[in-house]
Amino acid sequence: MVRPGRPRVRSAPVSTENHHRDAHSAPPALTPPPNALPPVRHPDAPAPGELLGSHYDDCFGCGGAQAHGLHLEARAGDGVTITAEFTVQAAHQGAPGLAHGGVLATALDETLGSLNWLLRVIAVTGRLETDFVRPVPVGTVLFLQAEIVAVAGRKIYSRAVGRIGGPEGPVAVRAQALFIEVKVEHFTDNGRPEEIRAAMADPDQIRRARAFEVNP
Ligand SMILES: CCCCC/C=C\C/C=C\C/C=C\C/C=C\CCCC(=O)SCCNC(=O)CCNC(=O)[C@H](O)C(C)(C)COP(=O)(O)OP(=O)(O)OC[C@H]1O[C@@H](n2cnc3c(N)ncnc32)[C@H](O)[C@@H]1OP(=O)(O)O
Repeated sequence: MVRPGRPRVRSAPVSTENHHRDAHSAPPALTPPPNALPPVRHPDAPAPGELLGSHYDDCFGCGGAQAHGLHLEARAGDGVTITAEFTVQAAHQGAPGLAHGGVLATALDETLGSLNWLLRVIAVTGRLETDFVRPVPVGTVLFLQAEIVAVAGRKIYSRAVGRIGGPEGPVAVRAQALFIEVKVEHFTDNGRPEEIRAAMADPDQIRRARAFEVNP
């Protein structure tokens, strides 16, 4: 019963089930749970040093067909790590002469997403938390390093850092992320039919999608 004139206080425990949809609860969504396991590099993953290539030509992060995209190039590292580079273009500005924060978050997202190739798992970003540490001028080569920290069921915990100029450069951005494993139907059921049809008609795209399904 609620008495008039008294403030209502929410006393029920906050549900953890829908924690990612409840802005008031603050579970450590980006911290692996106790049952999480170290990531396991798939035996058919690209060798350390190998360029991954774009997963989709029209991808804003890595595709060659996007005139103003990032054209990010990712390379497999040792273990379950990736390095990547992209050059900040004039089309990527937020403030005069500086990269837009959302573009930098995209670069982190793309690099982190590429990590899942090393597990041969298709996954999408559930959560991405970004720290912007330094402004990044147009013309900068942003050098990114990412690793998977742990896996718990469908949940993949990873982190990344972006440095100015190269692997020893000053840190400009950092991210922590949670990717969720999905089936190929995530794309085929939800994508706009015309792009899905085109992707299904492209032998390269099918080969990439099959690689995941044949080698789960
Ligand atoms: C011919 C077609 C070809 C198809 C393509 C083939 C190959 C493609 C290859 C690679 C492509 C992929 C990546 C490429 C590289 C980079 C690209 C960047 C990646 C992106 O840019 S990708 C776009 C942005 N991304 C989205 O567009 C996701 C929208 N979203 C959803 O589609 C759903 O939301 C989904 C699927 C995420 C989950 O939905 P769901 O129903 O499957 O699962 P559910 O909700 O039960 O979550 C399961 C467990 O994850 C926890 N969980 C979920 N979300 C959480 C959150 N936000 N925070 C904390 N925890 C979270 C739950 O709490 C639960 O945890 P627990 O199991 O412990 O209860």
